[in-house]
This record gives sequence, structure tokens and C-alpha cells, in this order.
Amino acid sequence: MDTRTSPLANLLDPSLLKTDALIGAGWVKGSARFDVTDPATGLKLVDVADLGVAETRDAIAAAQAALPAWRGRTAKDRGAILTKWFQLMVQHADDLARIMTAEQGKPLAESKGEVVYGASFIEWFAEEGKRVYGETIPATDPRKRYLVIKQAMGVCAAITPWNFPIAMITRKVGPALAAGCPVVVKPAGQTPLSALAIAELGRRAGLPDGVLNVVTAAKSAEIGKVMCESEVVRHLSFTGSTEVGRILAAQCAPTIKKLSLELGGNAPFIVFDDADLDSAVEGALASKYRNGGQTCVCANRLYVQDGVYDTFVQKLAAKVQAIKVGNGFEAGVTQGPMIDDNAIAKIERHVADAVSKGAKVLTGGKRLHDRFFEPTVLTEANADMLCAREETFGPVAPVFRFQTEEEVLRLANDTEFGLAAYFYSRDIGRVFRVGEGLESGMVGVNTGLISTAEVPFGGVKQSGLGREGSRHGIEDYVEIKYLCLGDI
Ligand SMILES: O=CCCC(=O)O
Repeated sequence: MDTRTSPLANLLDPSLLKTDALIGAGWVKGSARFDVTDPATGLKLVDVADLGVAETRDAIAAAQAALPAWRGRTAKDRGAILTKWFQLMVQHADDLARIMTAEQGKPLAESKGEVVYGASFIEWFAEEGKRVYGETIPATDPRKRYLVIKQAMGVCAAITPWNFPIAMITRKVGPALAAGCPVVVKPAGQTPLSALAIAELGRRAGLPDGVLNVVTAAKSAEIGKVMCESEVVRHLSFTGSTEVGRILAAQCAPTIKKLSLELGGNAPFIVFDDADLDSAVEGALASKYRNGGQTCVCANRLYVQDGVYDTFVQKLAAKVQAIKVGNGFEAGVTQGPMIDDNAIAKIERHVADAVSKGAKVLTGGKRLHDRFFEPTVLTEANADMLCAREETFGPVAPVFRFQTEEEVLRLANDTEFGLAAYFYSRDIGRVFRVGEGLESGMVGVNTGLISTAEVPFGGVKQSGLGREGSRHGIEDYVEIKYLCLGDI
């Protein structure tokens, strides 16, 4: 790293910049290294331990060794350590945000927002761990008593994406640790530094050796396979594409692992004639362009009713033109680079395909340079376009025209995905009909922002299994055990 020019040169606490993996009691350099680059400049930031099968097995063994003592502590004790961890993340939010912007590219203010959002999962589950209640069931035999207790699953594994380098880890690790399960995390190859920095803070907070392990590598497939095939690992949590989720699920089948999968989406964003249009434009802006469109719950298809279509697209385009694209460290920038060249290539493919099938570019439409793409609005989109079927994962809003509620519900549900959906309407009857009729795990009604630690985040259909966050988020990390007491 060139310490004069690197965005990581000015950390308030430089010891948060870890480049070795965390396994058991210590940091592991590994025999190979891989480069982590800044997507804004393409320049190398640092190199990081590139681990493989053997080290993943070591990490699982370290977690297994830590299990009895960690599971044996009270939920209150574990909660106290997690609360300290949460506090340290908030205290070090500026440094964590710098690290995130350097490796992921999102604007610094958005990174800071993610640090606070990510930390909130640790805070939430520090408390929620104390409420893993059992049950007593009225017995049908007077000499017996039926009890239900919930116990930590065992060793858990998590494979996390680059788009939310902290929050997607804490949303998995928070409930696992609170329930008493040690974890092995494989962060995305593009963004290991945020993961390692929060792991360092976890150690400072008092997480014992082996309770949190971070196995870094450029690629995830080999490590994921070891996690899936391990008989020690009892639960795997993954956030990423449906394609990879399917492979992991198949690899987990022989060991009958519990799975939490947060997979691909194709979120519809519907604006009815009776909507508050300015509010709908604000919602579309937040939902579509957050993190440069690289969010699994980003609106992917905007459906606007005929009567308000022209006004809506004009208002949206005016706001989109005000998005400032640039290096996330520059003041005023509201959209950073895309994560890599593949991401840009997919966006370009979607725009070219849409235009070839009749879409009009109202604003944007092309790459500015390197990994920077213009915030884009496409009008007259139709169901034959790639962007109607696949997640674009970029700052492109294709706007489809529709006539009736029935038609738009059919179009919105015409996808194998079902993660998030959004709609704007001021008709209370419609709010219930459409809210209930949309086939997705989460629905934003008159809002484009739905994510927070207190709510159940997850999808239906091929968008995943299980829920993260909320009181439900800890359920995947505990086993239900029934105790039958006889001869009372
Ligand atoms: O990209 C996935 C999740 C983002 C969020 O928590 O809203």
C-alpha cells in the first residue's frame, strides 16, 4: 500500500486494518495472498491471506473447540459481549466507513450508514438472545409433563456478499453468537477488510478464541464446499445469487444442514394513479439507486399506471440527473463506482438489450469511465427485455406502463423471485389487496426503504429460505428439543 495516496492511510486507528485471516486464537497470514483493489481507481489497496481447504477445516475445528464453553455461558453474558462489540463498531464508525468505501466504493456517508445499520443487528440480537423462550405443553397423561427447550444449533458457517460488507455479516453472526453458536465467516473476496476490521473489534469486545473466525480468500467456491460438506457445521447462511444458493443447498443435502438463504430478487415498484407522485419519486430514488443499484432489495422493474406515467418519469428523471457520480471519498458524491468490470458489462448488456427492443433512454444510459455508470431512466420498457427477468444490479430504472391493478399484479408476480416489492397508492382497499397479492417476502407500501434490524428480512419462491433480523432471525440458530418428564 502506498501510504501517501491510499484511502486507508488516514485511519484514526490503523490497527483496524487487518490483512490476515482470523482462525481460533490468532491471525493467519497464509501461504498465498490476493489483492484487494479500490473499485473507484482500480488501484491495489493491500494484499490479504488467500486461504483454502486446510485453513477452512482449521477454522471449523476452532469453532467446534469453542462451542461447549460459548454455548454454556448465559445469554446475558453473551449479550454483554455483543453489546460491547456493538458499541465499539459505533465508536469506530468513521474508520470502518473509510475501509468500506475504499474496498466497496459506496459514498462515505452511505458507508457510515451501513456501519450503524450493521452494528444495529449486533445490538438487537444481544437483547434477543435473552428471549429464546421454551414452552410447557399441557400433558395428556397426568403423570407426565411436556417441556420444550431451545438450544444452540452448533457450529455455523456464513458466506457473505460484497454489496453490504458489514451488515450482511452482522445479520448472520449476531443471532448465531447470541444463541450460543460459534461461526466461521467467508466474506466476499472484494471486501474482506471490513469483515476483518469488525472481527478485530469483536476480539476487543471479548469474543473468546474460536467463537468468530474469518476465512479470507479471493474466491468462495472451494471454501463453501468444505463448509457445506462438513459434518461439524450444522447451519449455513448465504446471501448471494439464486444460482450459487442452489449449488450450496445441493452440497448441504448429504449432511442435512439447516439453511438460511437470501438470494436473488427482481423487485417490482408499482405506482398507481392515486399515489402521491412526489413521494413515489422519492421512494423510487431511494429504492432503485441506493448503493448504486447494487442492493438485493433494489427496485428492478418500475411499473407506472398510464394516467401518471409521463409525469412520473419526468419527475424521476429530474431527480436522477441530480445524482452526483464519483469517487465515494469526494464530498457531495451520491453514487460511487460499480464493484467490478463484470457488473458494468451486465448493466451495459441490459441497457443495450432494452434499447434494441424499443426502450427510450430518458436520462443516462452509458458508462462514464472505468466502473462508473450514469444513473439511468429507460421508458417504454416491456416484458421481453432482459431487465424484466434478471436483476440488473446497477443504477438503471426501466419504467413499464400498465393499465389495471389486475394486470400489474400479474406482471409483478411473473418471476421466479420473491424478495421485495413496493407500491404506492392512497386507496386503503388497494393497499390490502395488492399488499396481500404480491408474491414476495417483504412489501414496502408508500416507502422505498424497508430494511431495519427489527423486521424479518427474507424472500419467498426462489429468493430464499428463512428470515434474518427481528425476533424470527434467531430461530434458524436454535434447535427445538422436547423433553417428556414421566412419573411425576
Ligand atoms: O443487499 C442486501 C440487503 C440490503 C438490506 O439489508 O437492505
